[in-house]
Amino acid sequence: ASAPSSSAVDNGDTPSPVEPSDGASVVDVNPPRGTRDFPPEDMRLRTWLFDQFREVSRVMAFEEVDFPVLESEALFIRKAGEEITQQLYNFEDKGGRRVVLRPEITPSLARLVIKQGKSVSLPLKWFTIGQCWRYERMTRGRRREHYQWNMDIFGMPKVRAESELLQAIILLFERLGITSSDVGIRVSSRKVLQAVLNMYSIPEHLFTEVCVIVDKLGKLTREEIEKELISTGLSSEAVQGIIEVLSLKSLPKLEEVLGSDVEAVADLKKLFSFAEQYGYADWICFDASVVRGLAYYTGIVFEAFDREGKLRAICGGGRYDRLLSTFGSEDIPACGFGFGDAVIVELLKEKGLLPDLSRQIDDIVFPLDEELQGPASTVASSLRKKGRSVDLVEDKRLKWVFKHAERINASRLILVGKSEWERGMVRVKVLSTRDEFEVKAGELQ
Ligand SMILES: OCc1cccc(Br)n1
Repeated sequence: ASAPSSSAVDNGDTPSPVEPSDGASVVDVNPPRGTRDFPPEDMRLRTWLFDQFREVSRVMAFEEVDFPVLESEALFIRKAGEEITQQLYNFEDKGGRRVVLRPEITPSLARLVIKQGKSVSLPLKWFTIGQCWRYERMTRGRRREHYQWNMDIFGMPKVRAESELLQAIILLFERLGITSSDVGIRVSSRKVLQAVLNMYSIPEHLFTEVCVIVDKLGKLTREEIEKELISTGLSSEAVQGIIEVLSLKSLPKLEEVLGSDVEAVADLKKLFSFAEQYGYADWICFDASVVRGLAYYTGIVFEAFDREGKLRAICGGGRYDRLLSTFGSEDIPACGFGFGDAVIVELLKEKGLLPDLSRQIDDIVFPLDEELQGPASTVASSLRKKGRSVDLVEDKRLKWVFKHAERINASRLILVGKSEWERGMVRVKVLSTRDEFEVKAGELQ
């Protein structure tokens, strides 16, 4: 299948408006920088991908919810220095309100759970697919919007929630034809880092900041990470201890270092044992360096990666048991993930897994001359009421109509001609077999 057209990827070029004869300049026909149009071919791919997201959400018994893309800025003001809150697409509206184009969906989910209050029975399992925004200096030419599939469970305190979410992600990959040799999911827990900070009696208030710094492992050099950690006031001994534990990729080793009574170890052992029973153990691996970059994670975190290491994280998520109290509400344990629509398409292209989604139409109805345009309307209307997709074509030469039928993969060509119509008939051409026959117009199926 052909890859989506270039419009799906912002080329960042500044177009030079064409000067037409009357001197007025043509509006810039490109979408705003960092955003994408979805012409039909790209839209078919996006619709197909979102249909896979929805089908997995259905089999996992999640309910669909939705929110405004516009949210109060207050929902995203966090002090931990996360990239996502430093790139808010924020502004003041005409009523003087501070608002944003949301950069993520989880805070909206939390807001709705709080708003629903006692009317929701727990645990609740919600999903949504929505556009998210960031305002990033275009120096890096990166996108400013993407669509994210989010699945979240509220009111399930145990690792069953994480293991359910991992199954959803893996079911999605399998539906797309991706295997565990293409993609892996790194799993850890922020409680690992919590345990290390406790070992060095590092104050609680540094936890979130340290997580955001450590999440840059792999993007910054080890020295840069150490420098940022020291700058928070950590001793070099604590910094070395953190880096050492976070480089662990073996759960038994982690148990040796932290002890088996540490919650992080118990949680992870439970999760990996569930994974065997779900049948997806070969997809996941323990990797202590996974902390994810969002301030509010409190427990198990995970991210999917392409094993060839060519792409950025495909999706990621984790447990966030104390997000609601940051909005002044009683806490409800929660866990969720976000799965963007861009990296996954890059992976499908890499793996030659883009589906063939060419356009398909059931019937073309074509009046052979002008006085038959009325009867052609009757024929098209009756077929559409029977659920057939009908392209009503007129004012074209028959040669063009046959070319068009090929282009849109029409199954049949229904010709409305004068002599046939006078006998109450129409002529049907089955384009795959070249069969041709007359049918009573009223009996056309
Ligand atoms: O995943 C970070 C993110 C958030 C909003 C928009 C885009 Br593009 N990327």
